Amino acid sequence: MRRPADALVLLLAGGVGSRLNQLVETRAKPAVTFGGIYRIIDFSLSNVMNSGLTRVGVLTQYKPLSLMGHIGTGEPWDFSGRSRGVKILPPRTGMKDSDWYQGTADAVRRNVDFIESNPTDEVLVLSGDHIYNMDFAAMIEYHRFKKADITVGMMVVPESQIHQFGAGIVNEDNRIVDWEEKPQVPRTNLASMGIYVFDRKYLLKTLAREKNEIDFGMHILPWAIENDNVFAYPFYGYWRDVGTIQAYWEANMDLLRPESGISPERWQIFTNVETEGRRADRPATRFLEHADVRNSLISAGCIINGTVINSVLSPGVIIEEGAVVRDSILFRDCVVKNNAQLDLVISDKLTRFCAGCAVGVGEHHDIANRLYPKHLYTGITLIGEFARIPENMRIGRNCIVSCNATKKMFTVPMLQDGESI
Ligand SMILES: Nc1ncnc2c1ncn2[C@@H]1O[C@H](COP(=O)(O)OP(=O)(O)O[C@H]2O[C@H](CO)[C@@H](O)[C@H](O)[C@H]2O)[C@@H](O)[C@H]1O
Repeated sequence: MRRPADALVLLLAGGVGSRLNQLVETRAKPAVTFGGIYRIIDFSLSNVMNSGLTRVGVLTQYKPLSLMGHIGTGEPWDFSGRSRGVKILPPRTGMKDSDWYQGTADAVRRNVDFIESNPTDEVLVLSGDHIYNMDFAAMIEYHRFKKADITVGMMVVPESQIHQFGAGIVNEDNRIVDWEEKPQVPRTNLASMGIYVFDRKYLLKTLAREKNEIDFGMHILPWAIENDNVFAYPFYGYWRDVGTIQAYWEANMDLLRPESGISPERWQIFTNVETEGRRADRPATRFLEHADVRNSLISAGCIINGTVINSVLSPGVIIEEGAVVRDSILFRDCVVKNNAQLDLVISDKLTRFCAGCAVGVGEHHDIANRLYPKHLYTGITLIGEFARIPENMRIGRNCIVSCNATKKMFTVPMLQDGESI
């Protein structure tokens, strides 16, 4: 019997992910911190490792530096070795700067030589920006059992969310008989997870066919469903595409709710601990006399002397006396000074909340401008890396705070889609 470990994995990690705003200003979405100590891509990489698959190509494009530093040789996921490995595949552009990958299938097409040099029976295509725990070995077995050309990981989502996904209608045998990418009018609540097992020969043949079929969901799948054997692989566990600020915040908060189904403790998620600018390990976290911490995740190297409620803190965060942090996510080395108050805040690394400031409170924005005219209303205030919130400053809900080139702080309200200031 063929082992699932024969399958080659292509991990798509190059999308711009612009809906994460400030969090992807300097890094690709899969490299964004998650759950205090992880990066988003750790979940896909750990699933690959836990499924016994050993050969992975990570397709990069947008701002790959931080991602490349994080993945390194792949050692944390056990990918270094004679017959195993993770390869970062940099973008293969043409002669012109504008010749970037056009979409997911186009990105894979431009790396056909990588597929050809890894002669496996199947190719597993994954996204680097999902939080989930899945056994790909079982999915590959299912794919073989069905003698499928393509098998798509699919799960039931609320009907109100189906417009964000590829939607499939299946028959009693789980064969996909109809498909619509991001339908405006829902006809099914069965959504594609963007996880595909391809018969390798079928994939190569398909990619050779039409150069303007650039996206799996938009072009490759509809054609294949009409002409070939495409099956749905039903998934029933926790899975989240964390492509928006709201989804990202919710998935982090799910870590604080055992009933949510997300469980890094049970899932065995591996990471490359702290790849940015540190040589020594962080010390244990210190809780001082006035610390009051409830239902929160506190990483190593923090010093807490204030109140932290329902929040996720990355390594090295300092919370001083009288400060209150609630429903928030703070990346590494943020400092929250005395009596500062943070409510529903996501803060990138190395920010400083000076004494007495209040962020994410009230209804009003302190300063508004038109730099980001189209963002979803979330109620969450997003703080870009290195920002410094001055003493006693109040910043309302649903703002973006960023630094410009001269490190001056400015804030911009995020708005309902379509709204403008
Ligand atoms: N040029 C490129 N090079 C490398 N990586 C790239 C890339 N373009 C995109 N990616 C990566 O590929 C993944 C999928 O990206 P897309 O944004 O194109 O798909 P989307 O999430 O909208 O829908 C898809 O995923 C959802 C599930 O999230 C499905 O429901 C839907 O059918 C499917 O089209 C992301 O991880 C992204 O970073």
